[in-house]
Amino acid sequence: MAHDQEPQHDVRKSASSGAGILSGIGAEPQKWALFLDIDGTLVDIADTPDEIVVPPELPKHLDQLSRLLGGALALVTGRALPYADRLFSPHQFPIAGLHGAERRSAAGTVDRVEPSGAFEELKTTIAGQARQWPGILIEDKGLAIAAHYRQAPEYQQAVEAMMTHCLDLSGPDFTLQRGKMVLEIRPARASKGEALKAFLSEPPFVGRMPIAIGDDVTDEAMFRVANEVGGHSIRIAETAAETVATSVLASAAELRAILATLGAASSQPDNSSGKEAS
Ligand SMILES: O=P(O)(O)OC[C@H]1O[C@H](O[C@H]2O[C@H](CO)[C@@H](O)[C@H](O)[C@H]2O)[C@H](O)[C@@H](O)[C@@H]1O
Repeated sequence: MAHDQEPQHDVRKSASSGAGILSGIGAEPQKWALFLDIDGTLVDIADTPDEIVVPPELPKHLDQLSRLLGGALALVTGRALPYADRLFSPHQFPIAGLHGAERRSAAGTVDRVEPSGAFEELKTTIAGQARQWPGILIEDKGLAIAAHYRQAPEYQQAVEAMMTHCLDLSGPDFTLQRGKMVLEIRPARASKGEALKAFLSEPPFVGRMPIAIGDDVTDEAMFRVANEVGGHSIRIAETAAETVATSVLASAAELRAILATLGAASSQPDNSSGKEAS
């Protein structure tokens, strides 16, 4: 079956709990690689992109977990790399940003698509158009641009028409990415699934089973890849959600609690799993 034909189902009705899968990491940390989305997965959704709150202990817990996994923990996000890095400072993790359009490997090598001058002009057009709709927030992410309508949902259709028109102007190298009350134009050749594949081909991820965790449409691409290679996919879903993910967690808060427990257990001095970590 082709990946894009993998049937979706309502995760709240037919998926198992992701808690059991994650609790298995502690017993065999050398077996797993963890791929984590940020917005709606590690941190709660906020009214605007800059209003998210990173719980103070979260960066430390991610670092502990990364060590337990021998470094096989990556962030896979729609955010730009520098923004995402700031969220978890002082720790830095392997990361794919802009839905896979830029990626920093565990070795620190960064790959990214270079923006064209034409795209810079298009972003100016989008920002100008958006000014006519109070509450529509434009997020310029370099190689991608997002139009958020969370503050003004009444303009959703108008924003969608404008972004669709601008996508036509941007040519075949770009695509429209839907998300939670947001429409983005981003490089077409990127996806979170491709990013996950690239990580899995390199140390320290190579040979490990992926566990991909996300909450949104953009995460479906990495769920498909995780499922295809025999790993696990966990959708964060408080309500019904059509997905290919095989497991579910109810909220970002539930995930954070599990990660905190795993991280704390791995940092205990008498934990043999923790001793394997780098
Ligand atoms: O792939 P992710 O890490 O989940 O990033 C997806 C997008 O997240 C951000 O937008 C979303 O979260 C905002 C803060 O909670 C919220 O206000 C907005 O409505 C959501 O769409 C981010 O701003 C985007 O750039 C990311 O692509």
